[in-house]
Amino acid sequence: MESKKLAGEKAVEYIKDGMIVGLGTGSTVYWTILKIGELIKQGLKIHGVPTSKDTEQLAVKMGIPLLNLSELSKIDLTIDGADEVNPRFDLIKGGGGALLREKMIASISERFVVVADETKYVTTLGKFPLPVEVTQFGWEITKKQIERMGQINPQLRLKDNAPYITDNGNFILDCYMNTIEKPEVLSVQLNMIPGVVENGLFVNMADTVIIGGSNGEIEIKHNTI
Ligand SMILES: O=C(CO)[C@H](O)[C@H](O)COP(=O)(O)O
Repeated sequence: MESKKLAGEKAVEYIKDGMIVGLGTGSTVYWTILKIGELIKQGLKIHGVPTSKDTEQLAVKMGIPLLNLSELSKIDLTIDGADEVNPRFDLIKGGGGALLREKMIASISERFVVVADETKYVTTLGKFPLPVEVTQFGWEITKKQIERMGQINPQLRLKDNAPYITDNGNFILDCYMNTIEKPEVLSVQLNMIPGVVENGLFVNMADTVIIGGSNGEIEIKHNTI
């Protein structure tokens, strides 16, 4: 928790007065949102754009004024967590189920800052099962189509013994693979399957990655690729 807090709180240094800030989802960016709440009480003026209903609730509780994505054409900065990050600044996201909104918001952000503890930094993506958001309608067929791609084992995500339902009313298939050699290829292939709404690969989207270490140190990596 301490390394998540370190990374999460550090990210507020990228926020400037007047910015529109995309607010990610999860237990690392939680610390960013709490810190933003403190800064707002001290006079910081920003607007947030939440990536999930959970984040919306937290942001409201912290007194962060919010904007709706549909009112915007760009966002100055988005801060979000990740399940895995590789040295090419590719991410797996969606462990918390918010991948679609997270990707939409990151995609219109001038700067995308990722906050993570050191366990998330990996040489090759894929140990963490890749979340793929699919329509409820015909999800079994979508699952079969993903299986047919080979070496992928998609499993319907459950919560309390029932299918997990995203904020967008869809299901999630967690895809077990072990290694993802070419995230840029897999991402396109998955999104071509009818019934797939979005996948959790964020290919070279991060501009900055802030990594909190268990030794209390913070490492900041800038994307120059
Ligand atoms: O993608 C996400 C939610 O959909 C999260 O950012 C990701 O799961 C990391 O979460 P945490 O910071 O709790 O480890």
